[in-house]
Amino acid sequence: MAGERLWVLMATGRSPTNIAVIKYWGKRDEALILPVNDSISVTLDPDHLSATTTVAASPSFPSDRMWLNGKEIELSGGRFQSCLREIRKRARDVEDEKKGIKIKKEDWEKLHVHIASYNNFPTAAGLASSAAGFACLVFTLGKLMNVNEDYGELSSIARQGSGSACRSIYGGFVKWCMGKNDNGSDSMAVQLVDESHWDDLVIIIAVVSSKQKETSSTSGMRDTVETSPLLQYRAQTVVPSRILKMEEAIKNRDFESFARLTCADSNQFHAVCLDTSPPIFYMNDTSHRIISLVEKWNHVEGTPQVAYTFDAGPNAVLIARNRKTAALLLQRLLYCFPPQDNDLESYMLGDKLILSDAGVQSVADVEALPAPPEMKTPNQKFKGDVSYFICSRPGAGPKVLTDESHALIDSATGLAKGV
Ligand SMILES: Nc1ncnc2c1ncn2[C@@H]1O[C@H](COP(=O)(O)OP(=O)(O)OP(=O)(O)O)[C@@H](O)[C@H]1O
Ligand SMILES: C[C@@](O)(CCOP(=O)(O)OP(=O)(O)O)CC(=O)O
Repeated sequence: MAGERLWVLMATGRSPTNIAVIKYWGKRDEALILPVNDSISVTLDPDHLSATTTVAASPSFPSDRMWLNGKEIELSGGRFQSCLREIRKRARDVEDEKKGIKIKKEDWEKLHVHIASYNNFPTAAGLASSAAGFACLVFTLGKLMNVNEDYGELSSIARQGSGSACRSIYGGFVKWCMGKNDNGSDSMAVQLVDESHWDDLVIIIAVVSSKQKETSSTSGMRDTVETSPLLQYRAQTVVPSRILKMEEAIKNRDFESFARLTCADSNQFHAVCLDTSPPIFYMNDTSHRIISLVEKWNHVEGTPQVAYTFDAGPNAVLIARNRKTAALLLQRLLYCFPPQDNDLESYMLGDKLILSDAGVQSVADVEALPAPPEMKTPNQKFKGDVSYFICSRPGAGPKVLTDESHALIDSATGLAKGV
């Protein structure tokens, strides 16, 4: 290790979140986080939904510590410990000549780390913060410790933080292969296509509630595995054939098949939640209204324009076939769910340009929107039922942020900035 001077070595990374279009729900091994079926997701543009994590190592740190969104959290949990252990095992020599730092492979076992992470979207609200967070942690620790493993191996480590995190190691469309081995060595993610393959797609998320949910995915799926007879059928019969069809649909950019499979799989996942004892209700009336809005529109168009999918919460993730369709979708959403405050700016996050594509620049424009032609009861408006929208698109995988201004840890103190 370096001489007397106490140095702090840091790395900062950013990882996207992902939304499953064929859902992971149910584990066959709780500790290793091995799933009962394969799943497929789309990675979202990190500019809109991502975790940024700085990891720092220093001989002056007496213990491992972590801050999440500016608050110190416990690192003693098994999931954090698994990720730290697996990355430390693979650490290699590091030399930073400019800073005069030399760390030998075997030194990493003795060095403690400080971790600071920030999510640019709500944490634990069903928007897969754990996916972005654990992928980012593993990716960034890997950079700090000069880990040489390929992305498949990193995904397998991120999986031990949170199952869905293994898919956030890649951009574009990603498949998590459940694997067969008891030790989990073949349960990892592979990239199906990168983010440029199907870049017409526009993703609009309706944040119905950004409050923390009642049943976490982890405990919800545990209850489902223990009590739902439907889960067996889903995992063994339905998902395997859907995975093949979904891979084909993605490869061929076949939106019609993609949308039908995505909606069907979301609905079956929520059916399995209802089949759990006691039943789990992740969607609420607003979620159901959004499904109905999309189903009616798709029906009158004769072919799907938009796919919907809901994770373990009431927020809707709507995938439109292209920008023109996304603009029409947004008009419908704003008609039904006008903003509570007279502030359109904070009602549409992410790619705000979609508002001008929809011809909506002000709250007055929202009020002037005509009722969608397919709507039977046109005066049904639900002001305030959607907290805000995020407009995004398929995005790239994790990356290192080299500009030191992005660091969340102060290199002088070794502590999270601003706490
Ligand atoms: N940036 C992050 N870095 C490390 N861990 C994180 C980060 N963000 C979230 N987590 C971990 O994930 C937990 C939240 O996961 P949880 O599954 O409850 O919610 P979610 O991932 O937002 O929703 P869901 O997975 O159901 O879509 C946090 O309590 C924390 O342990
Ligand atoms: C509904 C889902 O979002 C469930 C995600 O569950 P998590 O990955 O959060 O669960 P753990 O592995 O216990 O951490 C579907 C999906 O992302 O595939």
